[in-house]
Amino acid sequence: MTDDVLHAERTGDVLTLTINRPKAFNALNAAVLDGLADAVSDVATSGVRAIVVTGSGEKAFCAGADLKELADLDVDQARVLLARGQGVFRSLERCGVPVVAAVNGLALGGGFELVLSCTFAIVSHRASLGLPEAGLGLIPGYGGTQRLPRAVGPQVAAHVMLTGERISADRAHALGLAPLPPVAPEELLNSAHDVAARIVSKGPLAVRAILEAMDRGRDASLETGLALEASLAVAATAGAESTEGVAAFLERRDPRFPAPDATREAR
Ligand SMILES: CCCCCCCCCCCCC/C=C/C(=O)SCCNC(=O)CCNC(=O)[C@H](O)C(C)(C)COP(=O)(O)OP(=O)(O)OC[C@H]1O[C@@H](n2cnc3c(N)ncnc32)[C@H](O)[C@@H]1OP(=O)(O)O
Repeated sequence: MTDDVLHAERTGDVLTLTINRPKAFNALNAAVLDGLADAVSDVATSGVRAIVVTGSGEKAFCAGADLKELADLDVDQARVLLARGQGVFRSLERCGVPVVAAVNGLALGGGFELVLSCTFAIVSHRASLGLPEAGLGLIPGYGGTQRLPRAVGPQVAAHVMLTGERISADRAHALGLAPLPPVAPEELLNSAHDVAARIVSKGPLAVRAILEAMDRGRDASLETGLALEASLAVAATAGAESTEGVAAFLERRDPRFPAPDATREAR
């Protein structure tokens, strides 16, 4: 893990990743992307049940791709970087555990695209989201043109990308980019960890199956999505996790869900 630019801290089942380039407004360079990729590749074996991603300092979550790094790229290098960024964000989206973006400030360009590839965002009052690429003669290249229209609808997405206008924390909540109202900056990480802890208390395979159903069903027909949901739901009912969950309810106690590997072996 490239700890200097992406700080990783494990607290129980929750991994907190902090983009740590405050002098560059936490801009995404290749090393940060590598750190995110490392964190995702470790999820399957590390026992991590939720990830929180945030930015260091009070000004920025992430100000986007590192423009100083971009300025030196030729077309082939740009193609490689684009593929790298899209691949890392897609792997984050499909890592099997919830990824909570704790948006502590500016989330611009690739920074906003990182937020969009997370499961959901918790925003502080300082959060401000934007896609300024068109003003640079670029376009959002880490998924923004695809995820933002799916998140807020094509008209709002087009307005954001074509004007570069930023979305305030309150508007992000109103648009559904953040499920909860903005929180005080000093409460942001606590709020993100509270949400992560609530999810970690649920059945890990059920959480993974819900994320999979949503991801694979996103662009499917309703019929296909319902069939996918049914197959995942049957798998959940056949597993040790649901046996424990239902038994705990009937015995009026908190469930003690088996670790995912144990559950998988029991199935
Ligand atoms: C010829 C180019 C070809 C390029 C081909 C590349 C193709 C491959 C693309 C791959 C990526 C595609 C997907 C993502 C795209 C993007 O994210 S594009 C970038 C989008 N982000 C921005 O446009 C934000 C840029 N920054 C700003 O607008 C401002 O800096 C700010 C964040 C609003 C802060 O303003 P202010 O408070 O006035 O501080 P500044 O003086 O501007 O900045 C302070 C220092 O921080 C550095 N910095 C800020 N943002 C970045 C950044 N994104 N990359 C690198 N560095 C950044 C800034 O340079 C200052 O540094 P110093 O001058 O050294 O102090």
